[in-house]
Amino acid sequence: MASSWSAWPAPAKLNLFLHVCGRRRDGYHELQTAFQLLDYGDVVELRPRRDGAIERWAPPAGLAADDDLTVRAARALKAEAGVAAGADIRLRKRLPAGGGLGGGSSDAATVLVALNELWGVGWGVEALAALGLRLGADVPVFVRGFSAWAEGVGERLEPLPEPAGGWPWYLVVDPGAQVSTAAVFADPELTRDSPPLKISDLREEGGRNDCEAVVRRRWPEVDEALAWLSGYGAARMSGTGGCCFVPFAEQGQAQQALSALPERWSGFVARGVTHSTLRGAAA
Ligand SMILES: C[C@@](CO)(OP(=O)(O)O)[C@H](O)COP(=O)(O)OP(=O)(O)OC[C@H]1O[C@@H](n2ccc(N)nc2=O)[C@H](O)[C@@H]1O
Ligand SMILES: Nc1ncnc2c1ncn2[C@@H]1O[C@H](COP(=O)(O)OP(=O)(O)O)[C@@H](O)[C@H]1O
Repeated sequence: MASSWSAWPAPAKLNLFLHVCGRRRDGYHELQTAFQLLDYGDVVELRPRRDGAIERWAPPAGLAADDDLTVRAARALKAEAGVAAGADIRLRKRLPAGGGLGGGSSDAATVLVALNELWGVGWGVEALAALGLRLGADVPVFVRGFSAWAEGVGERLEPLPEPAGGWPWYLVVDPGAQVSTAAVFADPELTRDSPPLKISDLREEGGRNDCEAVVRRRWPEVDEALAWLSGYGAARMSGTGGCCFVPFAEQGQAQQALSALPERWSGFVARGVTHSTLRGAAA
């Protein structure tokens, strides 16, 4: 068995819009959204182990192993596929945790796809996506690895066609707000009855993020970031926040806006992609 490290990309996503269409009996909300994958994200380094242990190297501060989605993904695949081997996991974190960019979910998906190969499990993408859904609603889109329209809790996916002029460049801003997804979905003022639309309608309508009003009210720094970004175009929040973004046709325009970003926030420029950078890395 190979015992050297290999590096695997874990790209970010943006929710180009997010409609909350209802609530299921289990309390989860039915959504309609468009997941735009980006060419920017975390990197997960993995090294198979013979002794069966799942070990982290230099883990993110404050994230216990039992809560870490990379560890949970590795343990889940090991248990479900009956694998004897283990793995060392080293995460190079670039995406803000809990920022609405799906970093933790993408890390988990990358671990599933990579260990499926490194351990020689041989599962297909369907089985990996189903296992991923048990770890989080956003894991399947990263396992499948294409920008997508999504319904349900985000597990029913259909490819998002590339626009005629190519994918935009995005300026993504992290205003530093620690927004709890559970708190947003529990807020009594959340719009949770958006009429379900056909994907063809959504293409024309553009869509909005139903979580934005709640988050802007409770996290003023998100409100400020959206107001600042609106000076450049149609700014939106991603997921349940707090990261926000605005699209640009040209990379240079996005970089210029980034250079004007108020110092109290951080940000990056990335391009939308049709297929996840993980696809090229996996065999
Ligand atoms: C809404 C999205 C859009 O991408 O937001 P972000 O997390 O990316 O911001 C995701 O689907 C989030 O999915 P996921 O990452 O699995 O959510 P979790 O943090 O596990 O959810 C925390 C809690 O939020 C509520 N929740 C979450 C998702 C959903 N569709 N309906 C809900 O009601 C549930 O109470 C759940 O226990
Ligand atoms: N490897 C990980 N990286 C980031 N967050 C993680 C990881 N493992 C577990 N988490 C937990 O998952 C939560 C959601 O993380 P993330 O997917 O980055 O954000 P979001 O769901 O807002 O897009 C974090 O608040 C964190 O507590």
